[in-house]
Amino acid sequence: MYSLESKDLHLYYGDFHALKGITMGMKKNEVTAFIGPSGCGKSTYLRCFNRMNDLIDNVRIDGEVLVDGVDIYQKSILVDDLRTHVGMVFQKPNPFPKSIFENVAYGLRVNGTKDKNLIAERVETSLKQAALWDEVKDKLKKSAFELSGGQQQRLCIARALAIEPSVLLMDEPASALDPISTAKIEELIYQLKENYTIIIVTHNMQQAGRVSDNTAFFYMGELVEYGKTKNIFTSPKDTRTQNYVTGRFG
Ligand SMILES: Nc1ncnc2c1ncn2[C@@H]1O[C@H](COP(=O)(O)OP(=O)(O)OP(=O)(O)O)[C@@H](O)[C@H]1O
Repeated sequence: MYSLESKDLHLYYGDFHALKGITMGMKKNEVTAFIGPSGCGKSTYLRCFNRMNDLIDNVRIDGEVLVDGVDIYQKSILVDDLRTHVGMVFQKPNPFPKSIFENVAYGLRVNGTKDKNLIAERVETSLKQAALWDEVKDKLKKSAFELSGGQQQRLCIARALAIEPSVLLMDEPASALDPISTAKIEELIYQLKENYTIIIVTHNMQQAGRVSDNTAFFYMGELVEYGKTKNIFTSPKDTRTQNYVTGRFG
């Protein structure tokens, strides 16, 4: 069974047909990169998996989106529960105006965890997983805004990990970061895949090549080609994919 799957998924923003019949599945413990020119629908598709598009007016969806085999758009689904299962990291780091500790503890508190030791333990583990612990362990009470951009992004990853999701959606998580922070995030993705299903939207072909097992190329709302990253980059079947991965457009 796939961890994430969509079947003939169409999404409309008002009259605009943004996703055109996307059918694909992603397995646990694999990293999938979404690539394609700006506006092709990568973020829109990503957001379908934790129903972030629900927050946008005039959105209509046809088709099915399944997480661990469950149709997440059926009425009985509680969106808050879904989002504890499917975490998300955004392009720009978006820490809360709280301390470093409280940023990571936030989701646990919202979920009703009261045990202080458990919270402290989970905060430490998540910060370690996000490769940030050594840099912040002596200043957990300081504001998250005192961290650098790269540190803030790793803090947001720690915040997403603290509630122990099984899926991590990453929308260009390193696009605002310097090469050293980017390398840390990529290393992290590599380690996290042991336990997670990960999707990463990226404009950086080298990055897709480095971190992903599979790559999906989107163009104008369609899934053009999907397969092993090595094959997509070295022997794409569709000329549009070939033109894109060789830098001829996009
Ligand atoms: N809230 C919205 N309302 C209306 N149209 C939208 C909305 N969000 C996105 N779109 C449109 O849907 C299409 C797909 O957008 P999306 O952000 O998914 O593309 P993308 O491939 O992630 O682009 P980028 O690489 O630039 O982030 C675009 O044409 C965009 O203008």
